[in-house]
Amino acid sequence: MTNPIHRRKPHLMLELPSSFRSSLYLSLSLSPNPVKHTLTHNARLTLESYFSELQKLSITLFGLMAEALKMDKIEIEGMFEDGLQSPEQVIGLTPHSDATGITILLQVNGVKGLQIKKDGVWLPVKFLPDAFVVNLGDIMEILSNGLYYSIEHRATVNSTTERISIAMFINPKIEGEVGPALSVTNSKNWPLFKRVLQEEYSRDFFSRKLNGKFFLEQMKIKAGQGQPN
Ligand SMILES: O=C(O)CCC(=O)C(=O)O
Ligand SMILES: [Fe+2]
Repeated sequence: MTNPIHRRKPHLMLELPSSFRSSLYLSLSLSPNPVKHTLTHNARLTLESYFSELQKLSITLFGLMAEALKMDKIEIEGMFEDGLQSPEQVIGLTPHSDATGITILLQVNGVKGLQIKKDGVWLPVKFLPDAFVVNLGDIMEILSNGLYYSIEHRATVNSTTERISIAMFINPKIEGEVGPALSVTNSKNWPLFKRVLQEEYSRDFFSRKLNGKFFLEQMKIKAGQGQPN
């Protein structure tokens, strides 16, 4: 989703009949992109300024999280700098956590449907008017070495009311690495997750079906394998 189109495998995520769910993937920073040519000039400018504002918002959010986690702000910003961005329209999604740093969601037409799993129970998300919903993704759980949890969520559909949600996925730059931040790990606080290239991480993620937090589990270092960064 946050990767060049040729690396994406959105068909792996389809769990519902296509009449119930449609997706539009856009990548504003990469070419070739078959979708962007279908946008009018004005629509493209509007989307570009929308996502550029969201990129600024995500830097602010990362700064606040770095402060809360006592993490080096430069380390986290450096990881996401130039991270590829893409909006997505989704109707209906199976339970999963996002493979992102954070995901910024806008519920366009106010139709409810997003649910999060808390203590094993699915709860509907109530949206404040004029507010975004920010989901913590798996990369934030890895980066914080488990101090933050990525949220498992799903989106429900119904056959009468269309629901439109636009998601912006904030990911590390493709040539970077995914792993616990050096500033939160040491010989007393060993890394709980493996360190891999972002390219490898996203390739593996997109080669599987969305399935709860299963992919994050694969990133955990098994007993006896852990060592300080
Ligand atoms: O439909 C939504 O609001 C959530 C979409 C979502 O979870 C995703 O695209 O990863
Ligand atoms: Fe998601």
